Amino acid sequence: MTNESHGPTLTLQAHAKINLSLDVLHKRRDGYHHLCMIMQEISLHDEVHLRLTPEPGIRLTTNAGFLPVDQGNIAWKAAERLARGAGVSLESQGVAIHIDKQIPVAAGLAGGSADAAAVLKGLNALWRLGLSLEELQLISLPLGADIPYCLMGGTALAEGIGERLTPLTLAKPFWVVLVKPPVSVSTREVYEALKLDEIEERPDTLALIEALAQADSLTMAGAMANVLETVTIPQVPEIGELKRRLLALNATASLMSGSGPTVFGLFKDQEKARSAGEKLKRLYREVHVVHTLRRSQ
Ligand SMILES: C[C@@](CO)(OP(=O)(O)O)[C@H](O)COP(=O)(O)OP(=O)(O)OC[C@H]1O[C@@H](n2ccc(N)nc2=O)[C@H](O)[C@@H]1O
Ligand SMILES: Nc1ncnc2c1ncn2[C@@H]1O[C@H](COP(=O)(O)OP(=O)(O)O)[C@@H](O)[C@H]1O
Repeated sequence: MTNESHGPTLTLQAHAKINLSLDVLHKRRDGYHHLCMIMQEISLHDEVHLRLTPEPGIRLTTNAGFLPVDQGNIAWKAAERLARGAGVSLESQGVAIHIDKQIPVAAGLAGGSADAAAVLKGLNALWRLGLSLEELQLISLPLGADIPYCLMGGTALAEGIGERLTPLTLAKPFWVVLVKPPVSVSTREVYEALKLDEIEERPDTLALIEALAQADSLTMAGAMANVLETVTIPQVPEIGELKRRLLALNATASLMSGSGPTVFGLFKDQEKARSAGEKLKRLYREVHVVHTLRRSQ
């Protein structure tokens, strides 16, 4: 899209993710953890507006007043890293980024990573760089372990620290009720507090992959688990209560997403999801009724 008076513009949807499973296999020497997890793109999204400007540098604005609008914003870092990696000078031209934030922040939904992925995709197009998905994923990894997945989307198995990705089949979509309790958790602190030798319940990743492909929701529900709950539930018992509440409201399965604190319930039926969402809205401020998405490219 081109707007003569303001320079070329592009608007992208930056979708959140949930983790249908999350297993931590071991801690690496660099402090990062080797993972095996199933990621699922959902319809909840931020809008990322990009505009090339004659003024030099990166300018970032957002409707979320508490987010950084400088190098502290992961979307800002993504633009700078791509420019440096691709040899685009930000001294003779610039880019304006506006983030319309809808995804709860620091919630285990990868909102920041989704914004960064949208900036990389959008500037790859606006700057006509012609970089492949794999090249963008390589550039993105040092900025955040979830960004390579966010660039890809859909349903995927993520291994390594999140960068080894295999697309998976989700035979039937789900309605997803998200509830973010009003607490903050730091991803780094959750990983640091994890005691690998004390984990009793792990996901059955292979059974889950098969169940997702066969739309076998009974096997699916039994195979799902997130080992990071062993850290967060003792700290925030509300997370465990919310899981039980969602199951009592007819969810097929319920889990904490990522490092939390957001809890989601999967529903086959839209009406049941809506009704559960309405009941939970009486108790929680941040409730979203959304659905799973297939990979778009
Ligand atoms: C837990 C997960 C699950 O999808 O998501 P979120 O809850 O953040 O959405 C991810 O592993 C989070 O990915 P992301 O949030 O991109 O992580 P980064 O910014 O790269 O790292 C934040 C911190 O988490 C820890 N970290 C992250 C990834 C990993 N495989 N091992 C780790 O130990 C490191 O201490 C790091 O300093
Ligand atoms: N564009 C952005 N959107 C959200 N958070 C951001 C962004 N840029 C930087 N951050 C910072 O990154 C941290 C993690 O944010 P987020 O990606 O929403 O959480 P999570 O890693 O739990 O999915 C927050 O503390 C926030 O201040």
